[in-house]
Amino acid sequence: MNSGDRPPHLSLDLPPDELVARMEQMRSWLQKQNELPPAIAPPVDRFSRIEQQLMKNNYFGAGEVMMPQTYIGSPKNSSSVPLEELSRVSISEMMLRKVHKGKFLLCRSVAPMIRVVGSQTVVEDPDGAITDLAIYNFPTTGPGSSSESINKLFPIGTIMAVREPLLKLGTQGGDPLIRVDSISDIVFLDQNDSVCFGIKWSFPLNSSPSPASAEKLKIVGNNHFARGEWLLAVFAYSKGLRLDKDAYLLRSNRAETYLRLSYYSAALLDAQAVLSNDVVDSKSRWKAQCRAGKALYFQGEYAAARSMFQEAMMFPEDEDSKTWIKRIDKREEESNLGRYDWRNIYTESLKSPHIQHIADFRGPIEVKPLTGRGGGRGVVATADIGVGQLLVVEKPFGSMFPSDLPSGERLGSFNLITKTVDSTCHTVLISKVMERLWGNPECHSAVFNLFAGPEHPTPSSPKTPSFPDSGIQFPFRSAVDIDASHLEAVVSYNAFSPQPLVALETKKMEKTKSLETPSALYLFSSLFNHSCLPNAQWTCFGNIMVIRAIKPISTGEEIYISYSQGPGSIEERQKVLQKHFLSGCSCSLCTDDRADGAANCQRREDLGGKLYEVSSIAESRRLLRQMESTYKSTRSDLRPEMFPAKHRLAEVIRAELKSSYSRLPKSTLQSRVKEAVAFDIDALRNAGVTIEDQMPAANQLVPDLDIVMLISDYLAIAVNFLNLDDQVRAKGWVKAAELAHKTGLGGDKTLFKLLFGKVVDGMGIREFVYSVI
Ligand SMILES: C[S@@+](CC[C@H](N)C(=O)[O-])C[C@H]1O[C@@H](n2cnc3c(N)ncnc32)[C@H](O)[C@@H]1O
Repeated sequence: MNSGDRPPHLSLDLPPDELVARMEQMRSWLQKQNELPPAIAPPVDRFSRIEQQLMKNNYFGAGEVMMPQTYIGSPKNSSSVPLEELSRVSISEMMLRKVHKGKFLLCRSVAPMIRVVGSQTVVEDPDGAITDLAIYNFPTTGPGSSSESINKLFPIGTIMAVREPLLKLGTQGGDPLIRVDSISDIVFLDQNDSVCFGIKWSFPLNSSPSPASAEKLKIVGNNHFARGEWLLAVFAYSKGLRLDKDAYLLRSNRAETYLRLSYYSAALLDAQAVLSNDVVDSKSRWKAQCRAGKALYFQGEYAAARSMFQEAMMFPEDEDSKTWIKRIDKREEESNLGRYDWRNIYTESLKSPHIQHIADFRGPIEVKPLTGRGGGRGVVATADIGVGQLLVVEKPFGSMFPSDLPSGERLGSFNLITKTVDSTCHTVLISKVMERLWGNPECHSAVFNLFAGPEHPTPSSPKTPSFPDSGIQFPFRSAVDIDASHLEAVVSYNAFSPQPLVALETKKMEKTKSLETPSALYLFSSLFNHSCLPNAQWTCFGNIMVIRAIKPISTGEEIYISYSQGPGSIEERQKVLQKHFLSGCSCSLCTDDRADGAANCQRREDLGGKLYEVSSIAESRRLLRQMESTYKSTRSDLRPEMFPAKHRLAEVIRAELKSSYSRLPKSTLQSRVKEAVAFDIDALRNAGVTIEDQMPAANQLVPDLDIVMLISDYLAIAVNFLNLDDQVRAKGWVKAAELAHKTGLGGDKTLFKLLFGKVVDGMGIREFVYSVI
């Protein structure tokens, strides 16, 4: 590689504009590399390369701290041709920068696996030629996995076929390597597979042989299971089933292990296979009955799950089918009636964001083709919808939270599609989604039916694959072809950052903790289009998406959510819109901002950045006036940037009041308190709250603001009015808080107490608040 061939340098500390420019350069550099003609690969010395890998393994094994970098949206190839239709290619025949279409590489690992972002090893072909092999996105090899566990998955001697391999040099040079991004491109083989018939490996290999009976492999599997090594257990049971496909105990154990991995389709298939076997003993039949029931339950097939548990109850050994049936009753109530125990869901979400026991719900809405929308669809109302009405409750297809990452493990992830730096959670989410698809192949069509930008057309007749061979070949080969590049685009265009609902005091603590943001993919909620002034609002209880109407919506009307959650400043909104390739939003807020002119918007943004640099009332007032002057006088009250500005002025007034409290006469004190509260109220007016007589108008609509912050603001204003002996207005603001809670969170009083109990206590207004609501 000469210096002209070098990729542009990307690092996380570059200024934002420079970073975007470099990412664009990187994208074209990678594109150009892709277009270069194939070249002969430099030779690699077998012995020194293996030696080097062993040394690297010791080095990485010692826990060297590093921040690996990765690129989302770089060109990636994935095969969709069945192995049987491909012919074998040898390493010496392979060319650099070439996808070997119509070919597969038969290889086996000859060195330990090392994890960087993907897992890298050295493989040989039957002729004894070697090359590096890097496998990305393989389940259980991501952050938190140890090199020991990865090497148990890929022990030396693992025989694999790589479908339609691409040989390339890394962006930083080094030895040639085959890079596999889609787990469906790897097929695990053993010497008895037809592909290996007649194959002789040129070099002997010192690898430990696999146990040679199903019974022994069951014991290996059970040992892995006992240690919580689910995938290793699955591989051991599967090897046993290869030797004896009727070994139903292995299949039954594998069903349980698949449940632990959330591979529900695979679990169901195994449990059903056990049930259809006539020689199965009663206890195993009961277990299979329960396992099938659990798989169906987690797939949301509640009626079928109920029948499974009802049958399981007939067995003498039955323990907890009754509990499962009760759960099913609850889930059916949730999904049919939209009746949820929000307090309980909130409490569960505080223990772990990954909520297990909850059903999906859809209100009176449907997906319809809509012109002028990227992806061509949107969500519309099928009936008139009232304010606060529940529209969607949805479990994610995949989700990653900062708490799922081992401490200190972070990736520098450059997304070349959105030109943003992605959070580690967002990057790892891609592997999570791939894994979920691997174990639940029938979800392929739903995932790939999501909008993936102009480079990946939305399939018009998506296929619905499943395990074709009673799951005997899985997990050695995937039941579904997963296009890694398409999946990266799906996740980039559709993932949400689900900040879980928490009380104000926790929110304040978390703000100071981590910059890492969660990421999740929702298959239905992804179909909502954006508006900066939406008629629906999304909130997350842990990883559960909840969408409610915040305005009345008529039948046939499109329902929008705000991708940026809250109007925010024009710059904040534009950042989000750019990420979604929305060139110009047509909402009235964006139209008004455009009419103000770019220079005024920029000045407003700059002034807004100085809010916390000033600390005197006079300076704060000046800043406010300057910001006001950037809006056309004809604009409505909706001026989102004035919301933090006026709040800040109120804060400054209060701070000054505190310091001169003892010196001021009562009347001056009162007028200052009144002045501060007037600014707080005006701030809310500018955020979209309709104010009448210094109170939210009766039946006011709740603006699309962080609901916990909004309600806390209302309560704080109520305290101020109490201090001013104005019970009527204080009551008005508590009532408004109650209404906001009903609109945004459903109105459960016990949930209100959990979320705002400490705020209310801290303000000393407990009795007053609970006497009003
Ligand atoms: C998460 S998808 C929303 C669903 C999408 N319309 C579909 O058919 O799958 C996000 C994409 O929808 C399009 N989109 C969202 N809001 C839009 C709007 N207000 N106007 C036009 N296109 C919009 C953009 O192309 C955006 O990248």
